Amino acid sequence: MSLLATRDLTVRFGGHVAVDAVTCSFEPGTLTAIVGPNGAGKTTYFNLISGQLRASAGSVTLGGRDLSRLPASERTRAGLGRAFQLTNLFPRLSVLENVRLAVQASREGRHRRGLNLWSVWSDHGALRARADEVLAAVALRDKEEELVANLPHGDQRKLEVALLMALEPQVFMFDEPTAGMNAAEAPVILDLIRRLKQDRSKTILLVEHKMDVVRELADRIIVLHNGALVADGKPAEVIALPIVQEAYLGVAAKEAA
Ligand SMILES: Nc1ncnc2c1ncn2[C@@H]1O[C@H](COP(=O)(O)OP(=O)(O)OP(=O)(O)O)[C@@H](O)[C@H]1O
Repeated sequence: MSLLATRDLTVRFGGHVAVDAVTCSFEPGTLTAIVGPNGAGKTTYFNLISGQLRASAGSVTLGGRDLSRLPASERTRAGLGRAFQLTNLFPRLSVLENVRLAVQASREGRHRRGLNLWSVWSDHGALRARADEVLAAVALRDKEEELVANLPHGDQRKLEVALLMALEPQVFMFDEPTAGMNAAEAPVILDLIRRLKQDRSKTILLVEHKMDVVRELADRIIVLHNGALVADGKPAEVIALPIVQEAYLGVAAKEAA
């Protein structure tokens, strides 16, 4: 069964249709790259799936459940994971504290229960262990005591990914995860996505401008253009399309007009 699906998903801003009746489904065990020219609607499509934006029409379903009317927080609880915007986090808390809160939120979401001091106490070690694991995965353990507000940009982006991992979602949504990272930082994140791919139960969506990254990681590529889904297929076939060549490699293409 396909895990995540959008059907005729549409959003209009005034007269402008930013996402235009996109019908597409995403299977577990597959990394789908979403590509297209600037302004094509990629981030807006993500916003509609994650619930940051309410659709004008169409639906979003996860495992057959209709999420279309749910706010972003409920969709996260249902299993849709998107990298946090750090502005929504706790800049005056340390890196470790932020990750520990995310681990805790995800575990409480799964096993809701009343206040039980014994379990709070015995969970403490498990939470710490999981937080350490997540921080190690993004190479941030040596910065765990730093205040988030003081982190350089590349480390903040790593922390976004760490928090996403801590939630253990079924669907991972990455929107240009290495943007603004230096040459040493980007491979840490790409390696982590590579490892996530090995877990065949996870569905991964990646908006990415760097074609070398797309070529290496994607099992499938979909192309958005003027908000509409215009291509969907295996990476080699899709990359060869004139519209992709035009958008990413600067090759003139009549089809892009
Ligand atoms: N909240 C909004 N209000 C009005 N227009 C919007 C809003 N959000 C996005 N748009 C418009 O929708 C279109 C799609 O934008 P979007 O950011 O999704 O494109 P994108 O493919 O992610 O582009 P890029 O690759 O440059 O990030 C653009 O024309 C953008 O200006």
